[in-house]
Amino acid sequence: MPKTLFDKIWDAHAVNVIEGGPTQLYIDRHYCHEVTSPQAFDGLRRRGLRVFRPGRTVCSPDHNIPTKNQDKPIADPVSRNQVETLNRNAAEFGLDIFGIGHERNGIIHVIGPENGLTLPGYTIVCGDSHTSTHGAFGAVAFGIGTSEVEMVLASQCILQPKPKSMRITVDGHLRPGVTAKDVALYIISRMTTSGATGYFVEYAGEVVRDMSMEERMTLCNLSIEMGARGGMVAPDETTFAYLKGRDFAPKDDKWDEAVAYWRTLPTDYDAVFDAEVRFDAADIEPRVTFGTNPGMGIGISEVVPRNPGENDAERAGYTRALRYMGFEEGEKITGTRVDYVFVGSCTNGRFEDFRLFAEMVKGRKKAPGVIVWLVPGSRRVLGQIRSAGLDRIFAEAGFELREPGCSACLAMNDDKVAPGRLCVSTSNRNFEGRQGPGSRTVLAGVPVAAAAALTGYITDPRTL
Ligand SMILES: CC(C)[C@H](C(=O)O)[C@@H](O)C(=O)O
Ligand code: SF4
Repeated sequence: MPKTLFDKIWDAHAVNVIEGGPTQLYIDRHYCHEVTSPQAFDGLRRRGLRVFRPGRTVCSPDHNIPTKNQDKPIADPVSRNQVETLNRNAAEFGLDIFGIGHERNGIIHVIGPENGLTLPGYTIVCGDSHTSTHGAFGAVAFGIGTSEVEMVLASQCILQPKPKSMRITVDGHLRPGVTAKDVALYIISRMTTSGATGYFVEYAGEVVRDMSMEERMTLCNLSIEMGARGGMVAPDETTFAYLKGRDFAPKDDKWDEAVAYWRTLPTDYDAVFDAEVRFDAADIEPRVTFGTNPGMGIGISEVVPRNPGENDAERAGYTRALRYMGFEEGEKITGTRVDYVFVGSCTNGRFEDFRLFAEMVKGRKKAPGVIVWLVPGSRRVLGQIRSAGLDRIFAEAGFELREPGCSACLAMNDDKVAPGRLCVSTSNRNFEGRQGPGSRTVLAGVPVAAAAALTGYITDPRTL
């Protein structure tokens, strides 16, 4: 029977299938950060259990770490406690940890791929919704809750109901100035934030095939924001070229064997999906969000839509979102004053994102009055930025380059947007208060962020 990429991986990892119930799924790689793991380790201690396969878990603190002075003790007591607890748990249970300041430290979804820990055909979980990022490699990767983190640590398996399958195909070629982030934001606004609920999505089509691994990661990262369990892209030559020689990727004969297996993974041509959706690249322009969920987005040349609510509750929700953001129906979004720009996160915090930002700001100056945080997704990305000399371009233009972490993506550290202020952010969530109490977030790709940083307004980057 013809199979999808998802089914091939899922079936190869099914240890037990409970009739009419969940599957017991073997997990190849478990990533662990400081926010969702403490109770899981407490649970193991309470039950007197060890970690079943310690070599399969990798830990990295990312959410709570400061992005300045990482060589000094963390000043905030709550954050310090979270990070130290992860250190202690990793030591007690014999797990690899890339602690703060470690050359491999960074946002867990950035460091997994760059170290070759994320591989095609893998099942990958983490107590974090954006685990979907790793699907870019042709892996079944999804976020889990803390009780499941405990399950994985104890047994290297979890119980999961099998999701339905959806293929989203994007045909054609992207127009100049349009990025993978714009594709993702476009898809979410068309699908809505619940349009893929219950599904595992495979992204396909020319646009996706043409994307670099970094772009595929950006695309898969946002899958969760339309309700999908995860998103994935079939492995191909782009995937193999990215992985070859990465520290933890297979080497020599093992590499050849692995590639031979990975080549068998793509969806069979006559496999059937539960749902098929198609989009055309020609319809996509640089995107921005205007509301308080990632689905409330428009093309940058469009106006804030009229209230589309179909009942009182929906209409009230829409009105509330616009009021929170300070936008009016029918209003143009360009020309809105910007207070902060944040470039970073597991969505757009990789070297290629900073290279693109640097290309756009080179030889120009930051707009006065805008606070701009450039936060690499990992220490390795920071190193790449420095060795490419981008740090000098940033400094000359007046931008501040920070140390790695989740940072203002959700402001669990000190990087908080002040109440009422507007931030153009390359991250993935624009919920009320996400970047600090009362903060207002406009999600966008790197070019829109660069244009805002240079002009101080929401500006179409194609007009710069
Ligand atoms: C803290 C963590 C559980 C959370 C997630 O699951 O996504 C965070 O990473 C986020 O982006 O909101
Ligand atoms: S960068 Fe943001 S979205 Fe990604 S894991 Fe950290 S907090 Fe979550």
